[in-house]
Amino acid sequence: MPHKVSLSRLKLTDFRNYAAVSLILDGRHAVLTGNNGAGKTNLMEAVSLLSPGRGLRRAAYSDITRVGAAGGFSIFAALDGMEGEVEIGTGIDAGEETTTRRLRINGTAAKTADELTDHLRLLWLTPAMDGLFTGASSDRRRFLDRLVLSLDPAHGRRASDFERAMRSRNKLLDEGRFDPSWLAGIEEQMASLGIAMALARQEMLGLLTRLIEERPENSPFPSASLQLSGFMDGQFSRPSVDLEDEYAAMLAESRYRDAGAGRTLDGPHRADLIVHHREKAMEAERCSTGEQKALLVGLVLAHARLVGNLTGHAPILLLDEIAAHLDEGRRAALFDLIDGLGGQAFMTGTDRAMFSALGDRAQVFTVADGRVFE
Ligand SMILES: Nc1ncnc2c1ncn2[C@@H]1O[C@H](COP(=O)(O)OP(=O)(O)OP(=O)(O)O)[C@@H](O)[C@H]1O
Repeated sequence: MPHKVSLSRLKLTDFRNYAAVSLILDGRHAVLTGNNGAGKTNLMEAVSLLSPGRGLRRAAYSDITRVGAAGGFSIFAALDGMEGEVEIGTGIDAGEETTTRRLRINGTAAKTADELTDHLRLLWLTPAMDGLFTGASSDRRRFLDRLVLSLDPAHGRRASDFERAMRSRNKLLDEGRFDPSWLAGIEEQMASLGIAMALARQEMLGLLTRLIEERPENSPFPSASLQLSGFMDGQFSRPSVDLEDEYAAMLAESRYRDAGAGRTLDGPHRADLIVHHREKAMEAERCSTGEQKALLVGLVLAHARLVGNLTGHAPILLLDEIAAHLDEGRRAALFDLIDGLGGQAFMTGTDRAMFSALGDRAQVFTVADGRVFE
């Protein structure tokens, strides 16, 4: 069983609808109940900002600051971590229109947000992800990249460097500057970054697939089969240098076509994650709404198990409205699965009774109008 990392304190100032709120957590799962608009998801969002990136809503930091606040927002959290207690502080200052936030870990300014992954891994599932299988491929790519990032923090840097190189290529082509050596230099960089990205995604799908295939037969959730499509399909068992050469050649050959299209038409930025419902052998997008939700829950829980197995530390899970629309039996089975992962989970719902099957495995909070009480 992986080690547990749990949040022991959470303090928010001028965060969304909270002027000031403080929670003491006892290490069990945390259930947040309350009416619509009470501030349950806002609390989850605050916790999600203890991982690199912009949190579970991908919000602009200026939108997070409480309307009417004089300063910026701040989040303080204490963790019972991998090596004792860790204190994390993050936020922005008054009136800042910024894309970066302050981050202090144990009182010291962090150089990059990636340092957070040394202390905890966070995974989430929110109702906004319900349309994942039927929506835009960019959402599935982002979902997949988050899966990769949670195990390989360098993936984010590779993706942003690739984007930057691709933008320079697009600009040169757009301006009609077909300087072959300049373009070849950029394309070489795109090839090495792009193939590394594709291989990291492929490796993650391989690991997840293996884990899903080993799952116990009595899981109440369907299992997913996962494939990448849209970029160098079926090629990834070849040596990476060959793939890089091939992608660089592909880019060199398609300069005039891409100049006409106004963008680069081949690359890892066009890949898609294709999911099938394994037992029904059906594409996820053609499954019913309930089946799609169950597939997604199964996938996120499998990923959580993988992160725990590979890092030795169970991730903290943020599961927004996870129990809604499930009957009592499936809800109880879901709670057992979550609990069996060995980590701390935050769960929200409007009705406290929905969580009764958790019994004393959870600390239950009521959220109302920007206040939280047990
Ligand atoms: N920057 C902000 N300043 C003040 N209030 C905000 C800010 N951003 C969002 N809110 C408010 O926070 C409230 C709580 O939102 P939240 O999404 O957490 O609700 P919830 O409890 O998850 O509700 P539901 O059950 O409907 O999902 C909303 O009424 C929203 O308008």
